[in-house]
Amino acid sequence: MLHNTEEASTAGAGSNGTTIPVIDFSLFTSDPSECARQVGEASKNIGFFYLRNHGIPQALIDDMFECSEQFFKQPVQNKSKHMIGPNNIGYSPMKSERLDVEHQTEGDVKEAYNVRKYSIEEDSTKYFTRGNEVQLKQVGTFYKDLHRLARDILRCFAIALQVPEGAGGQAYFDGSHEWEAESGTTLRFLHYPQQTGDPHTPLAGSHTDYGSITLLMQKDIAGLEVQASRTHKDVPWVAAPVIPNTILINIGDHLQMWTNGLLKSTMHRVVYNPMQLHHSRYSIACFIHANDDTKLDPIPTPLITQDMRAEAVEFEEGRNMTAGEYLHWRLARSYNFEQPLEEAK
Ligand SMILES: O=C(O)CCC(=O)C(=O)O
Ligand SMILES: [Fe+2]
Repeated sequence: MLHNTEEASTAGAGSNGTTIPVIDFSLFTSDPSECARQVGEASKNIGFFYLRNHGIPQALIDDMFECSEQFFKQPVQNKSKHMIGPNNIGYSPMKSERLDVEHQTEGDVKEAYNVRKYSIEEDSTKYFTRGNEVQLKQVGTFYKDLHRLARDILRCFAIALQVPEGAGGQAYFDGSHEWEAESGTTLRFLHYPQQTGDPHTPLAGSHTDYGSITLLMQKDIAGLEVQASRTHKDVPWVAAPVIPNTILINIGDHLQMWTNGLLKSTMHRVVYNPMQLHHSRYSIACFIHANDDTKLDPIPTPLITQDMRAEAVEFEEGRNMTAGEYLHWRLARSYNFEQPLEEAK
């Protein structure tokens, strides 16, 4: 076991005192309004929070990391059979994605494999689990557990945002986040290989996530950094360390647009960690997206006003899109699907 963790009390402390809070999610059962208050507060400020007592068995998370390691250690020609395309399913090779489209000339120093909800039984997921039936079943269980957790977290948002009962109350987001519906929701296994690294080159460029919320699990090696403010670009980056037995949650662009910027879709990136001289870094992200046909217009809540629109101005281009169209637009900016991905440099 590698040791590169920090105590929860100091997690992500930036030089300006900004911290990423750790929230005990057992509160969701014992005191939902207090849980919603803490989730809402974190999301209005840094846009990131850790959850402990989240209900996903650690043994299952460990097994998923094991499955991921076994996949990525294969030769590249084996991994490339199910290449990613505009459907966002399958293998994305080293340097094929540029998350910071404006500043990166080279692609991210990472490889990834994406599983989509409706592909759990499909070839691409079977390929990821290399014919291992137990792991195939586990991916399905893991994915559904994460989706269920995400819906509980979204209930906290609806409570914190005071969505009126007539509009759905705490269940407001349930209908737009159905397991069965077509959506961009994606389970992504990431690998940042062992390397000498350049401390100035991000391994994943600065970006915001495209969906509603992201659930992130990091293994052993830290590297994620978050920018505490969307409006002040010169604020320092804050480290998001690995805290055992927690899942890190962040707000994505949907929630920022739905709330006219009240909730923050925070910029983040992955930087080189010297531990990567000797070890690979692995993470697993579950990107929760609204059903494809969901509008990204402000939601009904007394806390959101028209004059808050300026806060969300960076996403003005996405304003009149549905969730499905927005994902398509963001992916087309980050990948060059015109160029065969095997040749991506
Ligand atoms: O690997 C990580 O820790 C974060 C990755 C990330 O932010 C992303 O893939 O959107
Ligand atoms: Fe991200």
